[in-house]
Amino acid sequence: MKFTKLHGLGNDYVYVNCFEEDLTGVDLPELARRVSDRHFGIGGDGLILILPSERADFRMRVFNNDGSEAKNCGNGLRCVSKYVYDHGLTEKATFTVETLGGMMTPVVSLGEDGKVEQVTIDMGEPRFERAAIPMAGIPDEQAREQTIEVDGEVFTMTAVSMGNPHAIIFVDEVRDEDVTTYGPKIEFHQWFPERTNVEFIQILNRKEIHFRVWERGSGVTLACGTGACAAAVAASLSGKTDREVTVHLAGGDLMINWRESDNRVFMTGPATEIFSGVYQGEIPYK
Ligand SMILES: N[C@@H](CCC[C@H](N)C(=O)O)C(=O)O
Repeated sequence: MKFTKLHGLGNDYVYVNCFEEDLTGVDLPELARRVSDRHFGIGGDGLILILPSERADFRMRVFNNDGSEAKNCGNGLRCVSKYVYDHGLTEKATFTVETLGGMMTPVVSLGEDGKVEQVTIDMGEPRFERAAIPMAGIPDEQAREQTIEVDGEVFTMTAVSMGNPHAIIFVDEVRDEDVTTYGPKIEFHQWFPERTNVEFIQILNRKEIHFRVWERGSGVTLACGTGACAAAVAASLSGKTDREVTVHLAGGDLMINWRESDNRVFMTGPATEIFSGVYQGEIPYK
């Protein structure tokens, strides 16, 4: 199986071009676990498939490194955009990508070498109702700056869906040990029937947010695009930041703009191709 490894600010996935590779009948969750393994596989935060779509220019499927399928992935979308443009699958600078979390619209910007350097993506509208997260409680109600208790520690949290679920935790100081201690506990908290991504954010000023993430199904990663969008939205809703902010992630910065005119969230950041190869491990079939 041919693959390409790309990363968005260090959030690295194994990408398979399914216009060329036929994965019919493959046990995709198991394949994701195998290729993501950093010792026995290729290594990555998960597996992303680039597929034809009947409704859009492309379709993206995302599997976390535990094999669970996610509905959206911001860094993955930027990398898919780079791949399809640089590898000649499209000549358009703006196109559509179908995800389980909705239709996304990337716009690519080229560097001096004619290859994609930055990608801006219309990530759609954020959702806040508990039913959309999904989260326990009254379906139409929002969980905005509400307290959540984990092992006796009380956090302030806003829940946002960017196609996938995010629990945004407001803290005075982001500490890596809190991410690894409380991240998995909140991921599996009884309020979240489909688990959740967990972001710890510290508001630096009206235009900057310090951010660390515990991703559902992958654990600590260096960046999360949908998480950065959700964090920017939650921070702006709290009144402490503007709608356009820079989010400082472990792997670098993302620019997020929650546009007032139509409620849509735009994410801008880089995408990087690292290498291509042939996976020679066993392909698991269902
Ligand atoms: N890294 C991603 C999100 C990947 C999926 C997530 N772990 C989930 O299960 O929802 C991003 O950049 O958005």
